[in-house]
Amino acid sequence: MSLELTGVEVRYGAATAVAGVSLTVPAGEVLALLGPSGCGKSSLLRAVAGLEPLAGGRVLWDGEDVGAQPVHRRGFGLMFQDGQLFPHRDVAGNVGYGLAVAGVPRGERAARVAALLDLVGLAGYGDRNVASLSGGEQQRVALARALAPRPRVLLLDEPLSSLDRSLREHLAGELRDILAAAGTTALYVTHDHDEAFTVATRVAVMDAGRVLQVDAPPRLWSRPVSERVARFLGFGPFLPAEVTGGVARTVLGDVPLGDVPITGGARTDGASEGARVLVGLGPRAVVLDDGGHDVEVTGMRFRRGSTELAVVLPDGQRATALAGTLARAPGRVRVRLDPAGAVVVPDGAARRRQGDRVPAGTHHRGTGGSPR
Ligand SMILES: Nc1ncnc2c1ncn2[C@@H]1O[C@H](COP(=O)(O)OP(=O)(O)OP(=O)(O)O)[C@@H](O)[C@H]1O
Repeated sequence: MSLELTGVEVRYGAATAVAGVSLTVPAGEVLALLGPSGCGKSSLLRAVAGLEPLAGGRVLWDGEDVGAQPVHRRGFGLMFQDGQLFPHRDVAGNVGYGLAVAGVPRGERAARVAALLDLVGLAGYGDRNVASLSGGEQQRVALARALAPRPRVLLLDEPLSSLDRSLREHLAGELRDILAAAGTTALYVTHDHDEAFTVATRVAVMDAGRVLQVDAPPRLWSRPVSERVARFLGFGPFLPAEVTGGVARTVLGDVPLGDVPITGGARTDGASEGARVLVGLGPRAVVLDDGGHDVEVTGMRFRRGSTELAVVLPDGQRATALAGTLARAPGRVRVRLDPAGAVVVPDGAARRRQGDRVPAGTHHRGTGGSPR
């Protein structure tokens, strides 16, 4: 069983919000739709729910086309940023609402509500007034309510974004555990990488109505398929590099090229011998090293227990170097590249100059569910 989207399009008048998305979410998987504001992720989710009409493509569950079915017939659960709880019902009344509507007998309903409250960490909260709950507790009630009718697929749209950062981080881990314990198949919209990486089995990166890459979090982080995906994940600046002898050679040091998938005879990162590629610097890619390159320091800040120095690289680009703890900023430091913190991506501009063709499938590597 799986949720399958093929060529899904959503339009608002003449504007295209979703431009042909194909994805497969196997039963029990949580797929995050991650992308910047306005990239179309909510529109895609709403189209799957049946809240927006499909301008093209199909939505299938277990091979059955549900595109013509109204929202309530699809058997999909919904959870939004603001849980939209019923203020005049208590916690149990909220969680059991869908079950009552479906005619589930009172005793069975009470048992299911109790089990769900236990699952979301709110055992004993059944007769509490929802207005007396904290924001995080309210979202847990909303989650329990969405899970109560055992939806075939749970669709979550930024369910944690109204909460403050530490609560969001905490609840993201809980949400992952709860969804796994319930065996829920889910589509999870967020613009926050950390949240997507915490909650999801796989992450689909969207931009301008399209999916750019679908992969499991560690793979996405270590092998973004393009500069655009890498930039969105927070890599940068990008150093031009030439591939020689199995390494990408930059002004700051070498990055060994690991194994990557081969498509049409070419490496998907474009790093064939002699090719020009880009090395994207992650937040931990530039480190102090007495044997490294001498660079100018232009600023300093403390962050999460360590010092970050703003430095000017030999090619003039600005980057951040990790420096343990320092009392005050030195004028110059020596730095090197830590390859573990960097990624290699194709240099699109160099390829266009050379008239190369990007090998088919390069942008859509991933296990199953890769879009076209
Ligand atoms: N009801 C609507 N009518 C017209 N345009 C819309 C409507 N809803 C969304 N759009 C437009 O469609 C595009 C995609 O919007 P969507 O809300 O799907 O993006 P998003 O990635 O979820 O963004 P955000 O994270 O800001 O919610 C945007 O350009 C948006 O302005």
